[in-house]
Amino acid sequence: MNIKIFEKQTDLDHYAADLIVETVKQKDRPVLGLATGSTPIGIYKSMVEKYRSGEVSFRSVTTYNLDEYVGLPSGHEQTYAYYMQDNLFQHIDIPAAQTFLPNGMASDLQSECRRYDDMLAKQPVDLQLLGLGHNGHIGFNEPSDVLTSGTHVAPLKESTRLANARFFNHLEEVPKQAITMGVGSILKAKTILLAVRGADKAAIVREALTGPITTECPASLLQTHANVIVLLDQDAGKELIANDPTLFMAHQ
Ligand SMILES: N[C@@H]1[C@@H](O)[C@H](O)[C@@H](COP(=O)(O)O)O[C@@H]1O
Repeated sequence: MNIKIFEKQTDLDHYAADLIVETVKQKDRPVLGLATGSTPIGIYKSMVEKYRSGEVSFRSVTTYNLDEYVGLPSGHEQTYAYYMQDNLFQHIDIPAAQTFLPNGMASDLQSECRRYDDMLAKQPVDLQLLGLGHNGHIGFNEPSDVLTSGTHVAPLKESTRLANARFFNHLEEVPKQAITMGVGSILKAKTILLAVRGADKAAIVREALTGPITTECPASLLQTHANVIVLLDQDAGKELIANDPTLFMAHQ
């Protein structure tokens, strides 16, 4: 696992965007796995800046998002489809037909999950961007006795609904389910880029990266992947730095 800890958030954003742009430039038909939440916003902003400066085109890129809430109507501001338009897709030259998210309004959610897995099997992800939930979830794979490998409908933990309630008017509006790529699907990506910020994630970062590999901390399964790059700000990395000060790499 390649862990980098950044002094400034913007340095983390630029570093992540550089890695993504490098992947886009290297491949003929690059496939990116994308994430939502507050953490990737700066990374998407930096990707947009690189596109505007002429450094990169996203015309040949296909994207698959990790997850989507179940039951939020199309156009709802808290759907991940809306988030992706708002933060990335509408600002770059990626064709709409090459951007995929699970459809949380599908009448048959099980067949929607199968459809998504079939598409992912045909277009394996080159680089998967990931955030980390406070309880160690990735995508919406919540801690549990068992984890599901493929795309599935996942009940959301109350703690996750509470964490995400900040984006809604009331907690009751936060969906109770989501469609998410499974941990198995996530681990199939050739490269995984895990980005985490904030002191409130320092303990779970340490647990996920250096603790036991357990379904009770889904992100700990990333330890089994051969090509994971972890980008942390100083706060999220502080418990790791305490053990190994050489991890700190300031980009001035
Ligand atoms: N499903 C998403 C995750 O993919 C994301 O990683 C997590 C952390 O989000 P944030 O970056 O806002 O802390 O939130 C949500 O639950």
